[in-house]
Amino acid sequence: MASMEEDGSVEEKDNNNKKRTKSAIAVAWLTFYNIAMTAGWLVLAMAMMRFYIQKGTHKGLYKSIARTLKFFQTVALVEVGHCAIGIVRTSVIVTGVQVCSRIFMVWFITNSIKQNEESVILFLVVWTLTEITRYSFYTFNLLNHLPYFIKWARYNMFIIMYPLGVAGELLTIYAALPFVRKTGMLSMRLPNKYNVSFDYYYFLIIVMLSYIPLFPQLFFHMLRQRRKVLLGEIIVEKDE
Ligand SMILES: CCCCCCCCCCCCC[C@@H](O)CC(=O)SCCNC(=O)CCNC(=O)[C@H](O)C(C)(C)COP(=O)(O)OP(=O)(O)OC[C@H]1O[C@@H](n2cnc3c(N)ncnc32)[C@H](O)[C@@H]1OP(=O)(O)O
Repeated sequence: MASMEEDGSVEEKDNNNKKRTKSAIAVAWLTFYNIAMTAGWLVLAMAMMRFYIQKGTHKGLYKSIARTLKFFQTVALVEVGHCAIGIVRTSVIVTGVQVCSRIFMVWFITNSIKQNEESVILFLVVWTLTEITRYSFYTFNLLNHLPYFIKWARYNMFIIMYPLGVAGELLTIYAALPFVRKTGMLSMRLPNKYNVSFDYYYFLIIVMLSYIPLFPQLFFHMLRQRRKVLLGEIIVEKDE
């Protein structure tokens, strides 16, 4: 998009004007969206800290913040739309996998376990720290006032946070397996009037296995972003 505007032929003037107007709206929307999401995850962080300080235990913590978490994590589906309409330069697939796996965790997995598992707290804390950093990075970046420590945190924290988050998620799905098998929840056994069979237990095992090919793609995507943003000068030298 930027390079087309730089080329700026006379014939494309009208189109470029339209693009500028559209991108001003896009920037306004993204700024609003990122501020709202930063605030949302900060609220979650404060609610978690308050709970822990008051009760002195993580038991009951997830239940106390579940609705807020579901709300903000589900709203993140909008980000797939951002990529699809091209207002952010990110892959729809990469964003889709990231967002959908989280939505799956909060809507389907955490209902199938005792939410007092330590692994739930692990992914919860990791997601919260990551999202506060990520959304504040986007916000300050859009406002052209990005403090270096936020940029640094955005492109370094994931090296630790991604594996920790994935560990928390996988351990939580694993913890859900016995309950899912015992109750047969969300499963359909034959015979039934639809003549369809679905075993949620095996579906969860497939989901766990799907982390093996999918997670490295997200992780390496972030490593590439890190090289581009933190070591940007190397990429410029290559292009030249
Ligand atoms: C139905 C069942 C499905 C089950 C599937 C199971 C398989 C799942 C395997 C995957 C496991 C994932 C586990 C995960 O949940 C664990 C964790 O998250 S743990 C915590 C650590 N996590 C992270 O650090 C998250 C890292 N990921 C991300 O940041 C993003 O989600 C990702 C899409 C992966 C990468 O982001 P992006 O490509 O956007 O990179 P950048 O941030 O560098 O941005 C690129 C450019 O886009 C602009 N941008 C993007 N979003 C915005 C926005 N909201 N506002 C403004 N601008 C935005 C950004 O500025 C960059 O622009 P430019 O290049 O111009 O500078």
